[in-house]
Amino acid sequence: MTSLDSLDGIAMAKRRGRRLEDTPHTQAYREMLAAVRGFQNAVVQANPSPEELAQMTASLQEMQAMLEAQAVPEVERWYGRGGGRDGKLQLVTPQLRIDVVEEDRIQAHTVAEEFYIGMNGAMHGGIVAAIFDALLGRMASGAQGRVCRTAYLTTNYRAITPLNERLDLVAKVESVERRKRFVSGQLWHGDTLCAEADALFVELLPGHQ
Ligand SMILES: CCCCCCCC(=O)SCCNC(=O)CCNC(=O)[C@H](O)C(C)(C)COP(=O)(O)OP(=O)(O)OC[C@H]1O[C@@H](n2cnc3c(N)ncnc32)[C@H](O)[C@@H]1OP(=O)(O)O
Repeated sequence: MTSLDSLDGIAMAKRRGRRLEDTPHTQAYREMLAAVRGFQNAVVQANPSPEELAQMTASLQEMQAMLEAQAVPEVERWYGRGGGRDGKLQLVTPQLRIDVVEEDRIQAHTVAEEFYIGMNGAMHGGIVAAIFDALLGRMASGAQGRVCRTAYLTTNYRAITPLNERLDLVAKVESVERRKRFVSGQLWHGDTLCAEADALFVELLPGHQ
């Protein structure tokens, strides 16, 4: 099965949403993902020499082949699992650390590394939106782990979001109508409101992808 094949969305989310058990093997996987994050940060900051580039490209191709030889169907993957206070095992956004979880409010923080740069020291706007999607989606799921998809997400950029600094996030449930959860979020750097978002998440029905 590839990521193009799919199961019932609720079944998939219930299986993939489980926290990844802690074993020496999964710990080694976490360490590899942390190394990939470090690598991504180094990649965007360096202009290597032609010799270094050739050497690194060969090493990367070798590592890619090792990973491809171990590929598994989406439902069995460790990538994307988690959802505990340390957030999911993923590379799409900076790691979100969840500080407070209440029924209708979540508080979290993050530090975005150099990889997430847009320009001139500011975080890429798409990453700001992706952070809101992850956080507000978690808010919509609630403690029961409802399986929801984003119907819309509107982000307003109020001030640049800095890299390499602590950013504080808050998400709230504004209202609930049948399967619809309207949620909002804010991203702060100290006393500066950098961005805010509002979104609609719709709970999936059995049979939905
Ligand atoms: C495996 C599952 C993992 C889940 C978590 C992963 C998070 C994600 O991947 S999200 C990815 C980005 N989002 C997507 O790809 C979603 C694509 N869209 C869809 O799948 C569907 O349109 C979906 C699920 C949002 C809604 O479809 P469906 O369940 O058929 O609901 P539908 O009957 O159309 O609408 C339900 C209600 O929501 C409202 N609604 C739906 N979309 C919107 C919208 N964009 N704006 C406003 N209202 C909307 C409808 O008007 C309706 O309201 P009411 O109850 O008042 O009549």
